[in-house]
Amino acid sequence: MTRDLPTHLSRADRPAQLLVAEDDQRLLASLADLLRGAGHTVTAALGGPAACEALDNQDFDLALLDLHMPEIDGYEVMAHAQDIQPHCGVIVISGESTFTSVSRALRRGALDYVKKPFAPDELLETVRNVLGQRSLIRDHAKVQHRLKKSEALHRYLVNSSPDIVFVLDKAGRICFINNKVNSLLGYTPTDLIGEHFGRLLDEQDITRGTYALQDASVSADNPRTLEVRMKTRGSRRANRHFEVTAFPIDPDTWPHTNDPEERAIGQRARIYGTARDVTERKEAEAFINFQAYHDLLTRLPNRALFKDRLNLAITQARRNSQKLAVMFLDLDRFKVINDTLGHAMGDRLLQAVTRRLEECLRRGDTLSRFGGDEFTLLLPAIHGKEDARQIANKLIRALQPPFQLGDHEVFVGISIGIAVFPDAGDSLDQLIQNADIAMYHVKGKGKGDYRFYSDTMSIDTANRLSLERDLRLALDRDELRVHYQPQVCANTNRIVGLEALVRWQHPERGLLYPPDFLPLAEETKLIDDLSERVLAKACHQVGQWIHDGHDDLRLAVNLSPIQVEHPRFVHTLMEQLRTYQFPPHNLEIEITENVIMNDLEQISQKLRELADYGVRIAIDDFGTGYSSLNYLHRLPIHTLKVDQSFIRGIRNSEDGACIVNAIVAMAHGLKLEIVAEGVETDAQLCYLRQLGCHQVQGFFYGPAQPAEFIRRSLGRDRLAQNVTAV
Ligand SMILES: Nc1nc2c(ncn2[C@@H]2O[C@@H]3COP(=O)(O)O[C@H]4[C@@H](O)[C@H](n5cnc6c(=O)[nH]c(N)nc65)O[C@@H]4COP(=O)(O)O[C@H]3[C@H]2O)c(=O)[nH]1
Repeated sequence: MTRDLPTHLSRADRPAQLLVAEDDQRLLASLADLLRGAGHTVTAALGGPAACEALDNQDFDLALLDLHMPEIDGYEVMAHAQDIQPHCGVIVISGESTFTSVSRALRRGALDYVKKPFAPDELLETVRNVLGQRSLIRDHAKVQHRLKKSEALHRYLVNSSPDIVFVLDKAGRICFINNKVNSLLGYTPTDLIGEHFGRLLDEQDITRGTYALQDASVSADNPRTLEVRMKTRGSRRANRHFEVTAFPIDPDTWPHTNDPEERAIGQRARIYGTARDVTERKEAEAFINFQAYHDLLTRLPNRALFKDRLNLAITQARRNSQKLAVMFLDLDRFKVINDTLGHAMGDRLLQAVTRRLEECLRRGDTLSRFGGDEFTLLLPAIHGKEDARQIANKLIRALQPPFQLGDHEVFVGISIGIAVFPDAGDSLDQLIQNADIAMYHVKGKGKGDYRFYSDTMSIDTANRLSLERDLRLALDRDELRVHYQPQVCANTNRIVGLEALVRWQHPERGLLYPPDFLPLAEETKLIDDLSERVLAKACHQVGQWIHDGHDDLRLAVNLSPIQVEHPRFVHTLMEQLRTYQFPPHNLEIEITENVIMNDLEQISQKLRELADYGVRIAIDDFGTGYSSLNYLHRLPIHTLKVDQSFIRGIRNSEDGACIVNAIVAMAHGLKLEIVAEGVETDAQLCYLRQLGCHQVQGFFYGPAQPAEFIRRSLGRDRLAQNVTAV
C-alpha cells in the first residue's frame, strides 16, 4: 500500500531517514556507522526480508540496497520500496559493475549506483547528492501541489461567484467568461468566447454599453460602472438587468502560465469585469416607482403623476401660446352601486369604466384616478373649447351602455367639469379646482352632463370654506327658511299649489338663494340634511293649511339627485310624511329629466312605489335635459313643468313659442297636467291661456314668499293679480 505524500513533504530540516540493507553483517554495521557519523538516522536491515519489513513500518528518505542478497535481492526490495514508498529514493551498492546490472538498476528506479568496495567519502558524496536531488523534487512537488490547490480554489471562486466574471480583448470580444453566464442568461461560456460583448446586450443598451466598455475609455483611474440589460438565450425569459463594473488589465501583469491557451488570453486581455444581476432590485424599484405614481386598481396615473404631467403641459402651453383642458370627472351613482353590490363589484366597475374612458382618448392625454370615483383628464394642446366639448360628449356616450357586473346590469353616468387654460386658470391648482367647481355645477343640475368653468361659478376658496362652516351651523341654528311660490290656476286666479323653495337667512350675508349655497351643499353632502329640514318645515306648514280647509292644496318640493338615488329614498320620504301626517296625494315631487335618464330602471321603480302611495310626480325644467320622451308613458308622471326659458321665448321668438305649443299639445295628448314656470307678463299669460295651459307660476303672480305672507294670500278666496306685495 502506498504511503501518502503529505507526510513525506513535511520532512524539512530533520536528519534524513536512511535504510541500509546488506547481507554481510560486518559491512552492514560499518555502513550504518559511516552514515550515522554523517548525521543521518539509519535503520540497518540484515538482508532483503528485514529491509522489506522496515519499509513496511517506517518512512525513509533514501534506501541503500545491496543488489545481491539471498532470499529477497536488492531489485525486489527496490520494487517493494517503489510500491509502498514511491518518494523514497534508492542507491544500489554492489560488487557488480557491469553495464547491464547498472543500467538494470537505474531503469528500475535507482537514483545512483556505488560499487564495492567504495571509498567512504565517495559513498557519502553520492548520498548527499541523492538527498539534495530528492529535496529539490520534493520542493517542486510541494509547489506544484500548492499551485494546483490554489488554481482549483480560484477556479471555484470565479465559477461559483454570484456575478458573471468576464475578460474582454481590445476589440471588446470575450476572452473569458465564467459559468455563471449559463445559469443567469442561458449561454455556455463556449458559446460566447470570441463573440463581441455587445451580443449580450439588449438592443436598447448596445450603443451605451459598447461605448462604456471600449478599451480606451476604461482606465485604472476610470473603472467603469454601468447598468445595462442583457439578453437571455432564446426569448423564453425576459431580459435581465446587470450592474457591470470593468477594470483595465495590463497584459504584462497577466500571470505566467505554461498553458498556451491561457497565455494567448493573457496577451489579448484588456478589460476585466463583473456583471451583477440586479434584476430583482430593478423590478422592486420599478414596482415601488409604479406604486408611487399609479393607482393599483385601475393602473392609471395617480394624483401626483397627474399633477406632474399637468405642470409640464402648462409650461409647454404657455411657451407655445396654446390651450389645454383639465377635466374633472365624477361617476354618478357609483356610491349607490358600491354600497349595494359591495366593494369587489365597485372595484370591477371602476376598472371597466377606466377601460371605456381610455378608449376615447389620444396617446398624449392623461387620464388619472384622483381618488374614489373621481378621475381627472388632461388634454394638452387643444385648439379650443370645441375639442374639449367633443371629448366630453364622447366620454359621456361611452358610459351610457350598461355595465355587466356578474349577474347585475348597472348603469353609471359621469359628470364632467372642464377648465380650459388659460381662461379658467393659469396654475395647476386653479385649473383642477375650477374643473372641480364646474363638475359640481353639473351634479347640482342633475348629472350626466358637462360644463365649462366660468367665473360666476367661483366662490373663492376661503369663502367656500367659511360658507361650508356656516352651512353646517345653519342647520344647527335653524337658519333655513322655506318660501312658497304659488302655482295659480290662470282661469280662476286661485292658488292650486305652492312650490317650496329654500332660503338661508345668513346672519351676516342676509337672505341667500339656492344657487348661492345648493352646489356647496351637494358637494359637502349636506344636501340630505338640508332637504330633510325643508321637507319637514313645508310638510308641517302646508299640512296645517290643508287641515284648515285647503284640502286640495298641493305642495311641490324639489329633490336633489343625491336624495333620489339613495336606496332608502322612498322609505325616508314616506316616513317623513307619516311623521307630519301629511296626505301623500297633496305632495308633488319635482325631479328633472336628467335624474330619470341617469338610471331609468332604479328611478322608475321608486317613482312607481311613490305613485302607489298617492304621491304626485312632476318633471321640472321639462325640455331642457335629455329628451327621451319614451319614458313619459312608462313612468307614473302627473305633471310637466315647462321651463322658464321656453316661456321667455313666447315673448322673444316664435321658436320659443313653438316649443311651448308642442309641449302643451303633448301633455294634453298624454293626459298630463302642465305648469308653466317663470310667467312674468300678461302677454305670456294670455298666450298660455289660449293654448289651454291653465296652471302657471312666476313673478306675474309673485315670487316665493314666507309662510306668513302666503297664509294671508290663502285667506283670500281669490288671489288678486300680482301678489307681489310689501
Ligand atoms: N326669472 C324668474 N325666475 C322665477 C320666476 N318665478 C320663479 N322663479 C325662480 O325660478 C326657480 C324655480 O325653481 P326651480 O326651477 O325648481 O329651481 C330651483 C330648484 O331647482 C332649486 N331649489 C330651490 N329650493 C330647493 C330645495 O328645497 N331643495 C332642492 N333640492 N332644490 C331646491 O334651486 C333652484 C332655484 O331656486 P330659486 O332661486 O328659488 O328660483 C326659483 C324661483 O324663484 C319668474 O317669473 N322669473
